[in-house]
Amino acid sequence: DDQGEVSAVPQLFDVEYLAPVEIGTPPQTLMLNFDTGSSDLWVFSSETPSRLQGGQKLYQIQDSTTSKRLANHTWSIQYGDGSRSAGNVYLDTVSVGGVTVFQQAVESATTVSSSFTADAASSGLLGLAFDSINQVRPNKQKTFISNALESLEMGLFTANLKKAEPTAAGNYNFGFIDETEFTGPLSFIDVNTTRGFWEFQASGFSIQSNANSSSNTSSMFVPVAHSAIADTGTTLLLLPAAIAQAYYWQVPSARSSAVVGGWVFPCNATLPDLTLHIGTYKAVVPGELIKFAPADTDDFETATVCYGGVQSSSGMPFAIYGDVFLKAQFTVFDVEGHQLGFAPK
Ligand SMILES: Cc1ccc(-c2noc([C@H]3C[C@@H](O)CN3)n2)cc1F
Repeated sequence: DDQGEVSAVPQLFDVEYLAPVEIGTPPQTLMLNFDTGSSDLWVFSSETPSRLQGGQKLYQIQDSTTSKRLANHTWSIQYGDGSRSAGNVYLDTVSVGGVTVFQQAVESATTVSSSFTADAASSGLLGLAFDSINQVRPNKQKTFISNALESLEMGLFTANLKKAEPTAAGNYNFGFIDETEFTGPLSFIDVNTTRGFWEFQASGFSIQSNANSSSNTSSMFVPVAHSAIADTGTTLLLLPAAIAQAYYWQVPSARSSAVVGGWVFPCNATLPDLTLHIGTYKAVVPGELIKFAPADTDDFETATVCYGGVQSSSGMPFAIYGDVFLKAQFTVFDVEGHQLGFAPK
């Protein structure tokens, strides 16, 4: 029975987390963006036109003695931010942290949109949502975790993402729960897989002003029931507009800027903690994680306007609990049990 662990390396301002994946024989190690919000494993490859490459390490298909073309199959995908990619399909050996899948569908990009070309560190994505939303046609293919299940001790994986300073790498574990990675008890909730995502129900929020720890004033619970997905591939925490607004109304001089495209505030502001209520679990997101990035320069020292890690999900079918949320919790993705588990860390 297999189990494995890989480090999750945060990129600048934690915009994404990359992990090493071994593909082919002999193994070619590529850094891929592990994404619990999609279900395709795709890579920059020897088939990616050089004008669309931006320095990424490529999957050299011909150099792998075990690569096999999946004839008459193609793929095409569009992500939540409008970025897109498409191409051909191969089967090859894929290993993550010592967990190996033979004949994993590896989707080779023959076209990618500009934001992928510009992302030099990422050689592609490894989808960890459910098989139903895989984009290979005419026959959709299984994800790495779906194929790996039969060899794992437990049919689950865990995410322990960390804030980058000081260059702390988080980690993904496959097939086991490492009790040393969290402090409080795990709290499990049901997942609705109908849309293929790690979708769950949240009941509302409360805001903790941490102006000084002695005050410790926590506001009352505000019921704002909403659907949400746990998405490691989305950088921010996108919440119903009413919650985002109520939160930033607690931050002096915070405003929603059409120019910048979201909630901004003075970088010297003290941000309150935000608690999201999920079943009986109270998920605290510390204010310092919500002070996300400088908005008017590219470093915190000189910036005066800062961009919030909490933004509105208006226009989306559900809230998106991305990296800003996941950095503050230890999360169990129970593939077989269709559950999510959360614990403080
Ligand atoms: C350049 C680039 C763009 C988007 C994404 C991306 N990956 O996962 C997601 C989210 C949103 C939803 O689509 C599924 N999860 N977005 C990654 C990139 F490297």
